[in-house]
Amino acid sequence: MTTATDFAATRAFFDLPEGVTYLDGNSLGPLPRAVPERLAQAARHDWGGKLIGGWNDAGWMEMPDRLGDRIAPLIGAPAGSVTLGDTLSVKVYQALAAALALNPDRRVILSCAGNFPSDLYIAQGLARTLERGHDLRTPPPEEVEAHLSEEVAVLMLTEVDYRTGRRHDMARLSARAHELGIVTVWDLAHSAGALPVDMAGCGAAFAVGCTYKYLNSGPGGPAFIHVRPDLAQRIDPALAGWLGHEAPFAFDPDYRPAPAVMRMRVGTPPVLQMVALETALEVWDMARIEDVRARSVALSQRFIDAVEASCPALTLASPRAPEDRGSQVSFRHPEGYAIMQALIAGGVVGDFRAPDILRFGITPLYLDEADIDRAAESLAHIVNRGLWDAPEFRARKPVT
Ligand SMILES: Cc1ncc(COP(=O)(O)O)c(C=O)c1O
Ligand SMILES: Nc1c(O)cccc1C(=O)C[C@H](N)C(=O)O
Repeated sequence: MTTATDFAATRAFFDLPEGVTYLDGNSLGPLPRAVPERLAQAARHDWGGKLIGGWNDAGWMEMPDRLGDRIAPLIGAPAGSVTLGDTLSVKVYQALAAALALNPDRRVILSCAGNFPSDLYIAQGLARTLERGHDLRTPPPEEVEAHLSEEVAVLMLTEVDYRTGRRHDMARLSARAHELGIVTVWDLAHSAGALPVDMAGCGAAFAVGCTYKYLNSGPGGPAFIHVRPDLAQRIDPALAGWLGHEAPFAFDPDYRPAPAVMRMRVGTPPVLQMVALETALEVWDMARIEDVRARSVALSQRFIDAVEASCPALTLASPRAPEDRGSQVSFRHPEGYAIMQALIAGGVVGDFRAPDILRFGITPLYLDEADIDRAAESLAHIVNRGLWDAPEFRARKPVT
């Protein structure tokens, strides 16, 4: 581990297409250079050569917990408290189901209106299937604290809002929730690898997150789940799969949970995706999350200043104070979709979230001042000259 991060070295770790300025790492991180070769090696040598023996001889079975231990320091969690697998939506389900079971006499799930749809749908679905009268409350983000009460069973929030980049005060909300006997679940999809997180310090019961954004595992990379160590043995998993069993290869017809967080494993780990993730996590051998955060704040400020100075038609949608933001900057414009398509056509890649949000992920591992300046200049050029107003930029694509 270096003491100060060499951002030229971290940038060289990634293989970004020539001529592209990539500000969408908050949705899908770019390809680490070593991944194709490592995937080819894992496929040819381990899968092709060892066949079924790979489970024993290539360490496939231990991957979820081994990689959990690599992610744990990035979220301030102790070793042995994080495992991986499945999608984030599934991990949200597991965490919320377990959290509700820890508070069986209360009926309110408190989240917020800005939470990601999957998290809210999972809560709605669980409330329906449990049939115990759970009520999901989704106040505006600023009003969450006022809704904490002894009625609330679980506080389930995404630390950083996927649209605006607004950041909840995780330490404060967790502390207040715990005083009231509320179990806490944090979705760190837009935090892990983007900013320091202190799971141990805030004492939250559960955290979940994805690895394909700021942890660069590639499309469909596995999600992670953290359970506070003193709670883990009390969890009776809602998705009790064979690989969360104490002795999977005993093929016992009755479920007995594996120790600690390993019980949150469900089924077969996605080995090749985990090879990509393991390779991508090597960037953290040369990067400190505190340095990444400091540079993200500086680059974000540079971007906000440049866009506000040159592009008055855009309105900042993200909080102005750096401590209230994650690692993305969002602006509003009623024609945001077409503007973003025009920007992408010119080689600056961000994304759009309905109804009017242009999102820009600020990812210092592979972005520098020149990228930020180019993005701001290109945006001003397109908006100020109305270059977005063309049929090819207005036409909607299926995934945006
Ligand atoms: C905050 C948040 N939660 C949940 C999800 C759902 O993740 P997945 O599609 O991997 O299940 C996403 C992204 O898609 C997200 O941004
Ligand atoms: N997971 C995604 C996908 O499979 C396709 C397109 C986008 C995504 C995303 O991750 C969306 C993302 N969570 C967001 O913040 O909007």
